[in-house]
Amino acid sequence: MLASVENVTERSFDYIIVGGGTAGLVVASRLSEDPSVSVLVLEAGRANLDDESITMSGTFGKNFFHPENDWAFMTASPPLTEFAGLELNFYAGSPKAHGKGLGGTSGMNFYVFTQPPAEDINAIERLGNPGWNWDRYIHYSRKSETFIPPDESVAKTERLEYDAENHGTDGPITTCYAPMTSGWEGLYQDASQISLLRSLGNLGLKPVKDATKGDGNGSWMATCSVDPHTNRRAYAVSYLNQARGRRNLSVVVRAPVSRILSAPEKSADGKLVASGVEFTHDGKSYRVLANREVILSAGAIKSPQILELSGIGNKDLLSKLGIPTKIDLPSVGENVQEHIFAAASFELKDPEKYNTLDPIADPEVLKEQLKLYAEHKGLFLLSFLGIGTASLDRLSPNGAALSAAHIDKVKAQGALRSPGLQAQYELQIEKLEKGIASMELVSMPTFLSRPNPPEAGKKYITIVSIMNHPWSRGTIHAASADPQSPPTVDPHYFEDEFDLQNMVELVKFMRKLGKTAPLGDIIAREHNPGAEVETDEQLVSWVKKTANSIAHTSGTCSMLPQDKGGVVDPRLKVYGTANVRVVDLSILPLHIGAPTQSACVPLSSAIKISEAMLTCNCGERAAYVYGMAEQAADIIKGVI
Ligand SMILES: Cc1cc2nc3c(=O)[nH]c(=O)nc-3n(C[C@H](O)[C@H](O)[C@H](O)COP(=O)(O)OP(=O)(O)OC[C@H]3O[C@@H](n4cnc5c(N)ncnc54)[C@H](O)[C@@H]3O)c2cc1C
Repeated sequence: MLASVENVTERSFDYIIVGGGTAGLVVASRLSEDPSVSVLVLEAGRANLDDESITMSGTFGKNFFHPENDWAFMTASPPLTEFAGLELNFYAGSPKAHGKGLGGTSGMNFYVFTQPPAEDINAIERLGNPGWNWDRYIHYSRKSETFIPPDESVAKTERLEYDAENHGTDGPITTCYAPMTSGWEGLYQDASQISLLRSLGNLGLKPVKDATKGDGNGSWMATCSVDPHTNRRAYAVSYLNQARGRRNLSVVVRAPVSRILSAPEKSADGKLVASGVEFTHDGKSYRVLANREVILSAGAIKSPQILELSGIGNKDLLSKLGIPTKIDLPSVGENVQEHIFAAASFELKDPEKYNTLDPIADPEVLKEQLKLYAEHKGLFLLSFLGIGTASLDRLSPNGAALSAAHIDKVKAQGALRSPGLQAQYELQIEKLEKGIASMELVSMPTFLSRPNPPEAGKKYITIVSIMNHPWSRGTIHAASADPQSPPTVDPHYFEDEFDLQNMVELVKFMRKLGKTAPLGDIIAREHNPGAEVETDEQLVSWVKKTANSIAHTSGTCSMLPQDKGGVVDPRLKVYGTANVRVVDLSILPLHIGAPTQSACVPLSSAIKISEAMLTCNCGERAAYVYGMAEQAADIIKGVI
């Protein structure tokens, strides 16, 4: 399966997949099920198949900034856009983690595996994409999953409530409830036990039974993509493992693709025909040829860049870069949407009673925990499970008024907007009016916030709050004609003031949660934002200093009608091409809200945890990407 450059160069394959990441490996595995077709995957990074820093559970963030495993894209510095009244400089030059190597970002994510609200998925279809609805999505998402239920006794004690029929039973990605829990998150049968979920319930976010059927609005314990028998990460490489031994699948690593090559003749209906791709290896340039299709799965940051380097994009931008335009498609690299988070940490009163990852900062504890991990025990089995989601008006006394004012403003400015953004905003307004959960809180048994650093010997809980339905839109474009240069990422965080207002109200809710019984009873003090942040003005300033992206970049190759800002059609074909598709998170045209999970435990020190995490972040959309890519594979095969 792993092939050398010499074995593939100048050869032709039916399908060439650019990027062996989350979506790319799903598509490669499904297409190669048919022995009569040949499939080639070209991955920029390494194979990484036995890399413990990827496969071991609980090593969140270990690969942040790793030169081989993380692209660590930087946002534009200084930001390209300035917005009146908003200081955006604080986001300039901040890194965005993205996995490199086989498995892509599924090999560095925090492995929460849950589902978004059904309305968010149905919105994709309503934007002009027939067949991209909840029913189909959940069918494909379940196809990717094998859920391993907890032991009955554990499920009873922890009150882990799930519906087995909401989960897959024989997909490549194994999911489970984390084998070790913090002791303060779940509902627990023993009602006297401290419970985050009960505090969330006391604030109106009532526990929901198994949020994976598209109705997550309240609080619950999330599952994660880990194999509980081995305590190893279950990630896109599990798809590759299923395809091992297939002679029709070749995978070449360390082979970054520079551009798509086009045939001299157009198709009968006048479309550009991709004839293959150009890639490099050890500094030399090579070509491979495509009999049928080129499929871009290089992720939301690199896929638009590769299109632009191939002459597909905004002609003005391409001409400035000296790239001849083959298809003038101005939407490439536009409509960028990001989830933004801010985190509050609370010091625990009785540290010995609870499990957190903080002690791993001590090298002696680390050694001991590594030994325990070898016996399938200890802190590395912890995960981040407690989740709460709600609409702004349920979280904040100001929420209804802020939402109403925002809706009025958006409606009043409608005529000034592009038809594509207008269609997205109409759906976003509907979500606000219907109270669809757009805000999310994730609990983490460790320290992970800014600016006050953790104190040695103490234990913390962190609540991460995330804004899932942003109104701001950014851009990602090639910065030069050189494929080695990283693209320019200008995310426009908080360009729309409502995003900032949302975040500030969320932070107020987090602080309230830290004081609400029963959780509030075990908290000694709020460490961040901290007592010095009191007024609304100080809160805004703290949010601006500490909030960041959770690395769920989407939208750069949006699946939308072409006149509404589309780059790909509902069959995922790039407009104007006969045989180029995009299959990765870049096609998501309107962001989805799903429980997001985060924490980061480099094996070295807990201080690094917070530094790496707060600059690189966390996030989740892998569950969505698996389902989307499964559906894409059936589209490409002609099954649907
Ligand atoms: C830190 C972090 C934590 C996260 N936590 C979670 C979580 O807990 N749960 C969850 O569900 N999701 C999480 N996510 C999000 C989720 O993992 C991603 O959204 C998803 O994996 C993206 O899949 P993709 O296929 O779009 O891209 P990727 O998986 O990033 O795949 C792109 C691949 O293309 C390769 N590539 C790029 N350029 C080229 C080129 N020129 N030539 C060849 N190959 C190229 C890359 O190296 C990579 O392998 C997290 C993300 C991050 C960054």
